[in-house]
Amino acid sequence: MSVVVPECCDDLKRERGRCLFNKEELTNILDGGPKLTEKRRRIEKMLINTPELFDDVSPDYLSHEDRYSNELRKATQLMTTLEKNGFTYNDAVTTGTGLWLLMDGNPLSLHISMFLDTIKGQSNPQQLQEWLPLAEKFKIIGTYAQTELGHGTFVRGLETTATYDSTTKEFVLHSPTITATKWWPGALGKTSNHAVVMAQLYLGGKCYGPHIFMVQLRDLETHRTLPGIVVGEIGPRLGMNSNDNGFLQFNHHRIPLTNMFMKHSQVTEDGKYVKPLHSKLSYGTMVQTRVGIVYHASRELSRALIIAIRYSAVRHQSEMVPGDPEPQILDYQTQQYKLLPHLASFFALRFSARALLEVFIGTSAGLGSGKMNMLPELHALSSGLKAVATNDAVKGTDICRLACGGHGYLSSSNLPRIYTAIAAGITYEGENTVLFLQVARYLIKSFRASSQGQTLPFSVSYLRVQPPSSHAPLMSDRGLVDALGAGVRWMVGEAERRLQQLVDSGHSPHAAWNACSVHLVQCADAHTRYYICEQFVDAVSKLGETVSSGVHEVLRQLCRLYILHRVIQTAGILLRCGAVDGKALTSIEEEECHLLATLRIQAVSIVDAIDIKDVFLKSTLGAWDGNVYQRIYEEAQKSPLNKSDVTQGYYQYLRPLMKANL
Ligand SMILES: CCCCCCCCCCCCCCCCCC(=O)SCCNC(=O)CCNC(=O)[C@H](O)C(C)(C)COP(=O)(O)OP(=O)(O)OC[C@H]1O[C@@H](n2cnc3c(N)ncnc32)[C@H](O)[C@@H]1OP(=O)(O)O
Ligand SMILES: Cc1cc2nc3c(=O)[nH]c(=O)nc-3n(C[C@H](O)[C@H](O)[C@H](O)COP(=O)(O)OP(=O)(O)OC[C@H]3O[C@@H](n4cnc5c(N)ncnc54)[C@H](O)[C@@H]3O)c2cc1C
Repeated sequence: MSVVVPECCDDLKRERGRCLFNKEELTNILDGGPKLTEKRRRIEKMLINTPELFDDVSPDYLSHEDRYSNELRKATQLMTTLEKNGFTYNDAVTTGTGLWLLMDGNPLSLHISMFLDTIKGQSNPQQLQEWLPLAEKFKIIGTYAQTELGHGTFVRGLETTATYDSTTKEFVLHSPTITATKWWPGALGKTSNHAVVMAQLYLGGKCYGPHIFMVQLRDLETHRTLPGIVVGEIGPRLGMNSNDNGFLQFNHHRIPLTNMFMKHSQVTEDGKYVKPLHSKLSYGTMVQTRVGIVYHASRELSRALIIAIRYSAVRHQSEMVPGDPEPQILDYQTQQYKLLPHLASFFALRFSARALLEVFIGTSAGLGSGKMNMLPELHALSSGLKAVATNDAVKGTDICRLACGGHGYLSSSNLPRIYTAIAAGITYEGENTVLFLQVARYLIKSFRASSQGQTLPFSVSYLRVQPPSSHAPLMSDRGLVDALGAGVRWMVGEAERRLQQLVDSGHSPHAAWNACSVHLVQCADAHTRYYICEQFVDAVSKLGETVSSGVHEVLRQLCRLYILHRVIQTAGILLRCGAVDGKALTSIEEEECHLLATLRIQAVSIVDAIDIKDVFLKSTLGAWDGNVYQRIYEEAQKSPLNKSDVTQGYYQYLRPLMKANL
């Protein structure tokens, strides 16, 4: 397949003609620099030149088994293509390109993410030396098997046991109940021959909590399930049905002592336990994946936005002024209001994902030298950002679908597949409400620490009991972000007051926590969004000195829109705590509408700058040339029902019904 940039339709030509900024420069910023843009494009070119990676037939038309096989075929082809051309799977993941070819549920995605990350992050040197080369070269293929039928969220409640037998120096893995069955892990059903398994460690009759074990599930030659193991696929799901999410049961299955991951905690041959430096270090793979998901969610949102914004520039509907030609639907203010705040969100998430990655890298480096102090901050930030990013990506993607009217409901728009894939992100890797409650715990703890005069870590330092008063004018970006911060401080203070009041009136702290949890989740959400606003403002102001004025202006407008939108969403809180008044809110609302009209002018160019090629968008509505109707029509011709004029169903059912004497 060659990269031919088709001539675009007149509507899009006109839109692109209005571009006042350097698109390439914006692309570079989004990629993280010109070198990364260049690298991404090299990977893309290589993938585009591998026709086997592209579907001839939509997975919707394949049987469940063929769908899985086809995706497995593409996944393995992708890995070998990358390898042959000197790239790693990680290059395809971090640029998004590889995943977009396989977003119906890539059966190797858990191997290249959580399985490998666990080996890298949880192994001692011997284990690393043994397992990493095998996994990197796909000699063993694995997944991350933690969730069970009975427990996903509550990791401490998992029921699978790993009991040490010091006579044979083995662990005995067992699923004592039906609810102990591992359930959900991606690629567990049929693809993986290994899994990293989270199980309760038992030594001398005492439980030491969840620990991670490397377990071989299938024979490496025959791929048959090993004795003592039952494994299979869990059946169709809302989306990603080309994956083989699976179940797994152990019947007193034995593995060597050396198969417990021993970087952080150890079991000696005589069955003694050596504690880790921090009790949650075994949750490290989850934290790392949450960091990756923030990027992933922003990328999926951007695909939906490109589709919906290009389509909105091509689609004409109704009369704005009686008798005038039908306008582009993007000219309707309501359409701009649906799409452009989400476009701003995409940029905000992209900058925040980058900031989070830096925190992750810094914390990981610290862990290497035994420094655990950044771990709570990383846990709170990664939990909050994972939750906000997936919530917003899911909401934004669905709004993009709705903004495309009926055609957004077509599979060929690709919006349903993007939506169902990212919708799982709200649940997997920590259900979002649960993650917000973890953030809230950190906020309350920090707020209380501050009342006792302790210094707070950077992401929560604005919560200190006596913050310096903001000198920025309210209507400046900084002034509004400070107002949002004041709102969060007020919310957290209020939550703390309510918790204390309940405890003082005789409730247990846990009952009080539950009675305040709706408000606590709101605190966590507001805190994370405040952090995102800060990252966005910081990034734009830092870029200010280095980028051209056109690009800076677009970024400034997007950042402003994000902040204004956030202030309006939080109006109730900001009024209650006196951070803004009604007059200010009225002018903020007016400014937002004005900004929508300004950003509309270059909206197509902005999404062009995200630079996702048609083969990765996979959408009849969002292609570069805007040739929407022809593409929709051509896709419909591929329906198997159109292979014959009269279907079997007619002879089998309709005709007998018509002939029956009813
Ligand atoms: C850039 C490249 C990236 C590439 C990657 C990928 C790219 C994207 C590709 C997309 C594909 C992604 C595929 C993912 C598929 C899904 C896989 C899964 O769902 S797998 C399954 C995913 N499953 C889940 O995510 C399960 C979710 N559940 C959990 O994680 C835990 O049960 C829990 C955190 C909710 C509670 O844990 P529990 O043990 O009950 O703890 P308590 O509540 O009692 O709190 C006690 C203290 O511990 C503290 N603390 C807690 N955690 C941490 C931490 N990590 N650290 C530090 N501290 C932590 C807590 O703050 C508290 O501190 P304090 O206040 O006392 O000071
Ligand atoms: C597509 C997909 C892929 C997955 N892949 C994997 C995988 O590869 N490996 C793996 O191990 N797992 C995987 N999972 C499982 C996933 O991690 C869990 O589903 C997730 O952690 C949520 O747990 P749960 O299903 O037990 O939900 P539950 O915890 O039962 O959630 C149900 C409801 O209860 C609420 N709730 C639960 N606890 C609390 C609380 N403490 N306070 C307030 N409300 C609460 C939640 O907010 C939610 O509304 C996958 C899931 C999906 C959907």
